[in-house]
Amino acid sequence: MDLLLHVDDIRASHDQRRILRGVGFSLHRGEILGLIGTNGAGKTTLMDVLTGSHLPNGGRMSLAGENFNPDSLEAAQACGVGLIPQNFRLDPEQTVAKAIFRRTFQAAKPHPELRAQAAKLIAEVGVDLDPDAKVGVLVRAEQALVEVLRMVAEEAQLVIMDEVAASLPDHDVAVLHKVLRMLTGQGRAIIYITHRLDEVRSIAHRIAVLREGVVHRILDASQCTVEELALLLLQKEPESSDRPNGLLEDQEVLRVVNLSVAEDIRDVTFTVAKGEIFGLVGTHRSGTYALVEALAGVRAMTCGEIHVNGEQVDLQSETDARHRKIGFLPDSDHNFHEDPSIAEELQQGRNRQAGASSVEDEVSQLRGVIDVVQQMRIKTGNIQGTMSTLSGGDHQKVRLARWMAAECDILILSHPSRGIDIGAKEIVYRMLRELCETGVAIILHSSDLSELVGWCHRIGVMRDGELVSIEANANTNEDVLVHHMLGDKFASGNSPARRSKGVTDTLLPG
Ligand SMILES: Nc1ncnc2c1ncn2[C@@H]1O[C@H](COP(=O)(O)OP(=O)(O)OP(=O)(O)O)[C@@H](O)[C@H]1O
Repeated sequence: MDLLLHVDDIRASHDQRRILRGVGFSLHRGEILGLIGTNGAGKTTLMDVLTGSHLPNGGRMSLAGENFNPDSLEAAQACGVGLIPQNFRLDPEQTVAKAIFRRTFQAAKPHPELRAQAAKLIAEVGVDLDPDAKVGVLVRAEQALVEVLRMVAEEAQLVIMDEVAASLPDHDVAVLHKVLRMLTGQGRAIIYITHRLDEVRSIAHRIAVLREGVVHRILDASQCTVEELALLLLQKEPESSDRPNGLLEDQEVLRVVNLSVAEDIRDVTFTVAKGEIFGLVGTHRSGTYALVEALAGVRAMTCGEIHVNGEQVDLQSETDARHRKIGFLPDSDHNFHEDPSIAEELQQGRNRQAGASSVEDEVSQLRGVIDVVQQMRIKTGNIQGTMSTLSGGDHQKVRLARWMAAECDILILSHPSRGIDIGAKEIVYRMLRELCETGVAIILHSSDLSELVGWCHRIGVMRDGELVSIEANANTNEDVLVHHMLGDKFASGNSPARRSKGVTDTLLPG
């Protein structure tokens, strides 16, 4: 194969902490290299070096046989290296056409011309996107496709994808993979970062394991197992935990009766018991997120009733929900401009409940912060450092830990394990179980079916705005959930989810 990128002995630091200690690997045209590593291992830092956003302390890189030392994203882009970051930086007001061609030399062209070019590109790649749609109304999977099309528009030879599939349901991942295979068929190369070990096996040709600042191993994806990858990452066998079955108590904490929210959900009725983990799943626009937002006071309900601990409540705002001891971890934070310290963020949940009134309180709260940082293996040299100094996964752990400490009766978590590594997932699950044992009711909104089946006592499935089934853990599995999510489409055998199983199981790249 034709060598595209060669990386040798790359070293890089953040705040004098050595993160990369001599990374080396190479990549060929038409190849997908999976990159895995625990949270804070340095994957994003390495990609920042490759895209000119972080200058290395040493080492050499060559691209297509030439020395490659980008010092900005633009410089990397000019050499044909493009990045799709963990959090897409999309302007919600832009149209799909504009978003695809942004920052390319074509961006200044009149809109009708851009629109026509975008429509052509969308048809060539074979995805379902409206060039006139505003990016803000697209679901995450569609936004991911916009970003991939941007790479084609930029004529990137090397595409770096940093956890783009995190929290995407399996059928969307299959569509994304199909597009990526098309790109590599055109001779482009891809570096693909993910924490999903089954996914990396199905999409990559080779898998590089980043550990302790170096590429510890590079494996042939078709020759390794998920267990082998997990062992390389964790340096121990993953813990096996029992699926939850019976509840310790059957005392009802939440009762939702005939709840409707605008056009998004209709007549939803269910209860959640003390100490229960209640899962919620559905395809895009099935109404799951509207439901959790209504329960968290973020969205107004249009009719129906919500009862908390036997009392009917009127949740007009998040403050009302907090007052009723309902906590909510949303999909993403909206306060982009704030960058609190790690300690402040972790203390926030506690302060709202208890208030730190004395020096002793403050000391014990700081001790609590250190305990959480150690327990969740958050990699930081300084708990007074800002949240932006954390890796993506460690950032998510802090957001989650803050709510776990917030002394809620009902905790609503949307995609809590997004971006966190498999070792941290085990820890999170253990912590959720401990919370349940203290009587907290948890609503877990997720698109990860194996996580739902592994963690939840019962799982509510939504389709087209309705709650179509509530499955007890003992009676369900991933196929049953997909069946309820898709309804008739599943029965026809034409469902993307069914196809995705075929795609991911059989189309290992050769
Ligand atoms: N801006 C920054 N300032 C200081 N330290 C940073 C900064 N960005 C990252 N770090 C540190 O560098 C280390 C590596 O972070 P990086 O984001 O590269 O990890 P990662 O492997 O991508 O992790 P994840 O899987 O969680 O996304 C982390 O310990 C992080 O705290």
